[in-house]
Amino acid sequence: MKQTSLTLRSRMSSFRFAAKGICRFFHEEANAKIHLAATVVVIAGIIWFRITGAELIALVIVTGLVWAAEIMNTAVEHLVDLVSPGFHPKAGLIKDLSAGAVLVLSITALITGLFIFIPKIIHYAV
Ligand SMILES: Nc1ncnc2c1ncn2[C@@H]1O[C@H](COP(=O)(O)OP(=O)(O)OP(=O)(O)O)[C@@H](O)[C@H]1O
Repeated sequence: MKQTSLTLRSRMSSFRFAAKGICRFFHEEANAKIHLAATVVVIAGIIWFRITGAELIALVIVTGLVWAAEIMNTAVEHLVDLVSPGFHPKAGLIKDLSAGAVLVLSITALITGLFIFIPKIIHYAV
């Protein structure tokens, strides 16, 4: 059985590998730019409307979940391409299910954002 190493050096290596994965994600995924733009808008809204407390926590959680889901979806796409380079209906289904999970979380994040920001925008505008 593989021994797990808990040295500081090995933990730092794990963080480096994870950071490398995130860098690859930014380089090759067009969706990363869309998520980045959406995140910048959310951060601007948080600062502008001075959002704190439970609303801030909700926005941080849904934003993080969308990022994590999109990175995991990219991993699934790579895994499918590795094990099934040719056309296979199951390969397509797995990719579509994975993309569906991202869509569900993105819609959840959008609805959360609308619930938080719309009343503040209306209050600010009138
Ligand atoms: N090996 C395959 N066999 C069958 N269908 C596939 C296969 N690879 C992809 N597909 C189908 O083509 C669609 C697009 O696949 P692709 O790998 O380009 O994903 P994508 O959603 O366009 O990726 P991205 O999020 O990077 O734009 C998939 O959702 C799936 O329905």
